[in-house]
Amino acid sequence: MTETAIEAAALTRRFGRRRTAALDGCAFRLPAGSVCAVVGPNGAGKSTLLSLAAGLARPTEGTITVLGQAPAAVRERLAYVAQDKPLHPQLTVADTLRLGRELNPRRWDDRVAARIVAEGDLAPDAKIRTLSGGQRTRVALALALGKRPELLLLDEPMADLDPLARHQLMATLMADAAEHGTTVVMSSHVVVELDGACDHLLLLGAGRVRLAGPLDDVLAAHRIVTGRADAPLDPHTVVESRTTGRQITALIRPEGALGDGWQSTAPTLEELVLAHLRSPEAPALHLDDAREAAV
Ligand SMILES: Nc1ncnc2c1ncn2[C@@H]1O[C@H](COP(=O)(O)OP(=O)(O)OP(=O)(O)O)[C@@H](O)[C@H]1O
Repeated sequence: MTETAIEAAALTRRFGRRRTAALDGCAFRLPAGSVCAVVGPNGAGKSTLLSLAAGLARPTEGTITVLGQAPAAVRERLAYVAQDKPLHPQLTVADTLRLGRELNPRRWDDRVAARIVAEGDLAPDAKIRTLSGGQRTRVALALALGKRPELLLLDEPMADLDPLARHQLMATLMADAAEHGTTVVMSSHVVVELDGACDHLLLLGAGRVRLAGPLDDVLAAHRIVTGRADAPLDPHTVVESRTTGRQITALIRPEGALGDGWQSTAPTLEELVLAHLRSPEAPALHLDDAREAAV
């Protein structure tokens, strides 16, 4: 297995006649075996990044390497579940899994695919077109995990699942990934569902990397501080601040010790992400060895 699951340098993807950049000079490195959350506002470039990693689109500029090679060369070793989860509507659930087995004869794991379908009480003879959105998601995930990929790319996989199914499928997914050392890259808008599941964070905004690195390191680089509104926050980097009366509360990246009079707590993942979403101009932070390439 390769040490680095995904490496991007100056990765840019443009669309349309105006050549608008959906991704613009992105650099990051994701170690193999990580479970990476890809977060960011609508239009940030998350789906574009996942489709480039899956080898379904090519960079306009820059490079992306997956499992040490060009994405198209390692398609067999990765699985990608797109946001709209395309499946053959006329096939049954059982036919779909059979097709998965036939298309991946050397890698297919019937046990995990059958388990994911069974946990959703899906009738094997039900046609895909008769399934609900959440049930289709389950079949798409069964196909993806059945392929026994080294890299699993999931674009908002849990969006149409009910909370119980979400919880249960996440648990199955994470246990399976841990057992097999699978690298998982998962985009989501529901940050709480990523908390506790992910150990790496990639936050995109307007096509650029805003935060990248091991989740613990990224969290540890930030503090929520509260103090008097007139107290200076220099030389710390202020990501977001809010003043209420005489008090200020800020998410900062401390540069050295905090002065007297500040109360400070560690942010949760949700607090960290929300502060960055509210402050799109906050400076980027790379803690994933991809710094030079990002400049
Ligand atoms: N095929 C395409 N043609 C033209 N523009 C595109 C295409 N795909 C994406 N874009 C544009 O690229 C930008 C990033 O889109 P992308 O789907 O990657 O964002 P996202 O972060 O996944 O958004 P969301 O959270 O809404 O799913 C958007 O401005 C979008 O309009």
